[in-house]
Amino acid sequence: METPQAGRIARLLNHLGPQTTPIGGIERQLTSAAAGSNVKVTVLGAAGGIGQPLALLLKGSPLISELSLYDIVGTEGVGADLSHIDSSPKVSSFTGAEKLPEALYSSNLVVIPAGVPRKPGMTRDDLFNINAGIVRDLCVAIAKYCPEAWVAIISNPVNSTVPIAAEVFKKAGTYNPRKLLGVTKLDVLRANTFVAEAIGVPPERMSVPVIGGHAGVTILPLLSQATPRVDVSPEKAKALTERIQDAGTEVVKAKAGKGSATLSMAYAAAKFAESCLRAIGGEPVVECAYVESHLTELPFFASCVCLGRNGVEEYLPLGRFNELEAANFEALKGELRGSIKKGVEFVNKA
Ligand SMILES: NC(=O)c1ccc[n+]([C@@H]2O[C@H](COP(=O)([O-])OP(=O)(O)OC[C@H]3O[C@@H](n4cnc5c(N)ncnc54)[C@H](O)[C@@H]3O)[C@@H](O)[C@H]2O)c1
Ligand SMILES: O=C(O)C[C@H](O)C(=O)O
Repeated sequence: METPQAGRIARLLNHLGPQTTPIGGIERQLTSAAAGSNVKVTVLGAAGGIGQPLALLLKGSPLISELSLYDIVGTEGVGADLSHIDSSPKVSSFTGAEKLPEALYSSNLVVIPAGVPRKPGMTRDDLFNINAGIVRDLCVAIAKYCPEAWVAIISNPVNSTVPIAAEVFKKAGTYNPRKLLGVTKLDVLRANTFVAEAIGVPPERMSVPVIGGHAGVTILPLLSQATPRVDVSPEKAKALTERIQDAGTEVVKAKAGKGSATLSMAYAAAKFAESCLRAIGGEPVVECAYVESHLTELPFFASCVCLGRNGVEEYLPLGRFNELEAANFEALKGELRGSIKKGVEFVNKA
């Protein structure tokens, strides 16, 4: 028999993945507690491959009153272009470090796709040397100019950049673990897409939880907990899991030196931002995200969480793993622990 708690979790999980309101097209029909209120969203790295289409999607959101765009180069052109679109968010553009305080001031949500992307042959960790410093410096400014903001980190390696942000905020005395979120939504979209194709259902109906982290084997899709039910052979489940884990590399290879996923990432980030804004408006929303967590022995872990007005309000249980998932869970721990440690040490080095 279904317990009340299990029933509640099942209902919450039904909101995961494509079931959240699509961005674009029908956004004008949205009603939400946050709609029309004073909500400032800031994108750091707004002139980049992800930043531009993300800003475009956010410009269509009725949940935003001010869309603040920041980059170290080229932000004004992006902002001028977007500002001609007949939707409510007011666009402001800021270029260069001296404009960062103004860009951030009184933001409710800061989304960070700033940093370099992979080229073929690289791992996400190969980006650490450049992106760690970028994320650290941006978070120092966030702690100063919008300490209450929710912060959603896209910049890779996410497994390390989120712990970096946490350490910066701890040092500044502004850390709120409930409002610091690593964006792993693209892994969920990929899992939904690939699994739906394999079992022959529309991707819009598919909902696959993805836990762990955001790099290779640390990405752990839970096919056994998907809805609708995924009834495939263990070999097929293994192949699907590996495709989801390697999906970022699939795009990096296809782009052949011209970067990594940008359009699908922008779509994922816009949907994730919308969930954050709905939650800020008082509507509970379930998302998978990489957060500080006590669900496992790892201090940061991606899992399904329920977002509410105060950030992460509930960590949904990981549920029962099948044999493949249990083995993959054990296999991810070493790499994820190492990536977290690397991020923490980077901020605390003398
Ligand atoms: N979390 C995910 O699922 C996911 C998915 C795709 C890409 N990514 C990561 O997102 C990041 C960005 O990817 P992209 O394709 O948009 O790269 P990009 O090079 O096209 O854009 C990055 C932007 O960041 C800007 N930038 C650099 N330093 C900055 C700073 N100090 N302050 C503000 N802006 C700064 C650049 O000027 C550029 O406009 C990469 O690290 C990539 O690996 C993550
Ligand atoms: O693969 C990358 O380097 C970018 C991103 O993390 C992705 O998953 O697409």
